[in-house]
Amino acid sequence: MTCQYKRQKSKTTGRLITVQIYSFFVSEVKTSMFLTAFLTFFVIICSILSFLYHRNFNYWTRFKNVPSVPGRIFSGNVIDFLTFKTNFGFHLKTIYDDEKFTSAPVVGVYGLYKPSLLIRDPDIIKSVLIKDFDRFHDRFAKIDYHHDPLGGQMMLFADYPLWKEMRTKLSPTFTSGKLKNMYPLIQQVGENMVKFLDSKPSVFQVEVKDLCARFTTDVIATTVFGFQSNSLANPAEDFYKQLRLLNYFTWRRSFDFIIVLFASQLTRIMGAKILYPETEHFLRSAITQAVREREACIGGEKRNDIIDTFVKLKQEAEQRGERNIEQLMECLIAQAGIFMVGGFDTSSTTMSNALLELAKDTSVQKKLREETKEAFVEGNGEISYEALNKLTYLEMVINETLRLYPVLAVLERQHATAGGKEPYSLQPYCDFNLPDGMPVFIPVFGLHYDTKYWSNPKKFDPERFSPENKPLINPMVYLPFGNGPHNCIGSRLAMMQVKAGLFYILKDHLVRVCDRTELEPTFDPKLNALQVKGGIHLEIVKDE
Ligand code: HEM
Repeated sequence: MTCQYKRQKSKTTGRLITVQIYSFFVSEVKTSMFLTAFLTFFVIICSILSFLYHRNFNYWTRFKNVPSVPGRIFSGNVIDFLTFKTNFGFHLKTIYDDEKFTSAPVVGVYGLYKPSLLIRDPDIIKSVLIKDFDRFHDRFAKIDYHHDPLGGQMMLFADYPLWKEMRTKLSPTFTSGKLKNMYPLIQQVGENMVKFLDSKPSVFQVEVKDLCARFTTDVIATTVFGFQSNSLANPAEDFYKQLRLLNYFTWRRSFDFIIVLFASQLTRIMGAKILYPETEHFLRSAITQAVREREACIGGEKRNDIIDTFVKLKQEAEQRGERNIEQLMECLIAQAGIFMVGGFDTSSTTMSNALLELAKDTSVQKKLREETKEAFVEGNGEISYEALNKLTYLEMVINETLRLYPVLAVLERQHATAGGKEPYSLQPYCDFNLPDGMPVFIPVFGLHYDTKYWSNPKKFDPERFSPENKPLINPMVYLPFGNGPHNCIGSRLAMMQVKAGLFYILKDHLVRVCDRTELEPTFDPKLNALQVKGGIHLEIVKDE
């Protein structure tokens, strides 16, 4: 019995050992398979990274004639921008200012993953923006049209030839004749500003960026959307809320903008969009309704705004028998969108930056207010379009504000080797041929502060733009509205609304710094446009 038990026990133990050896063997095999798979994966990833690094992030080391900033894998040179430590314009200024590059015409940099060229030399800037436009007719930033039809068709992002078609159709809207007709609409908003200021105590503190944003909101409503809003009196207005939303950056929207700016090929896969769905809905319904109402007006009411132009373009297309009117309307709505994005924040930022500098420099403010008062007296309490344009000192103040605070601090284009042409050579400035698709950056912020072109560049000095001094400025080192065929289509409208806004504020009031004023402002790193962080707080004082 004991023997049988012992035999059985030893049999069971034997089986157990066999099972254990087997499991050990299987688990060893599994582990080694896992290890092999892991190692293979690791080697593949390393090879891809090494390939990418050598192809993209090591690109500039192959061109000894082009001084460059070393690139980091995956972030290129833009890690501080990606982590919201700095604004992109400020970041490129730091590279522009670097002592290593002071005599370099161009500097090799890296976008997110793409080798790109930063241009320092004004002659090369002129070639890119104007002389060789046929090689640089697109921007690098773009958005997939199929995924985002509104964003993709906006003039700022659309590629040739759609851009050209829209630019040609809409340029006549911004001639000085058309702006003169539009001016009474802006005057009305100016009168609202006067009423608003008159309703306040004789001394009050205000965040002037918000005040100016309300003014430009009402200007955009009346000139672009064809209706009157009064967000000065009522900041809860829906239109004002819509425009404020444009400047509201969630993580997702910031991410989308990074993709649009640096990796436009990925906009579709990543689902990047320019506008929030809510804004798109608003744009489509507001413009469609405004066009419909204007068309329905007997005799065709004319307001001399941009809706008039849209109606004219639509009717012309219908007369030509064009079938795709809906497509045209979608394209026009996209342009209304870029006028809204481009016209609102840029102008209000410029206005408020000017007020900050005027509050800091009382002698400049005094001189400007004398000019405005004189014009007002001469116009018997009115300021005509012609009189506004004759205010030379006001224009000098705005020009100098735009030098110190260029709202769009970087211009960019993409090189295209159109139709099998020769590679684009940078000779005689530099021995380098631009490959197809290379992005080029023009560091406007850096150029505006370069001591080579501006004496004491940090000083606010409107005299730089006096009628005697202005012709001496090289237009390629002063680029607040860009230059060449892609320049800002709304620059004249922008100047008109900034001039009118400042005029109506300063007519009976002066601005003063107060305990909340940041005298040396810093810029918000989360925004693409150059904007003072934390707002601009000033005191407004009644002084007729
Ligand atoms: C102070 C106000 C403004 C500033 C500083 C400003 C600045 C600029 C700059 C720097 C560009 C790029 C130019 C280039 O790449 O060469 C631009 C483009 C553009 N801006 Fe403005 N802008 C202002 C106001 C406006 C207004 C009021 C509108 C329209 C109502 C507008 C509409 C546009 C459009 C549509 C483009 C794209 C033009 C194209 O690619 O053909 N901007 N702006």
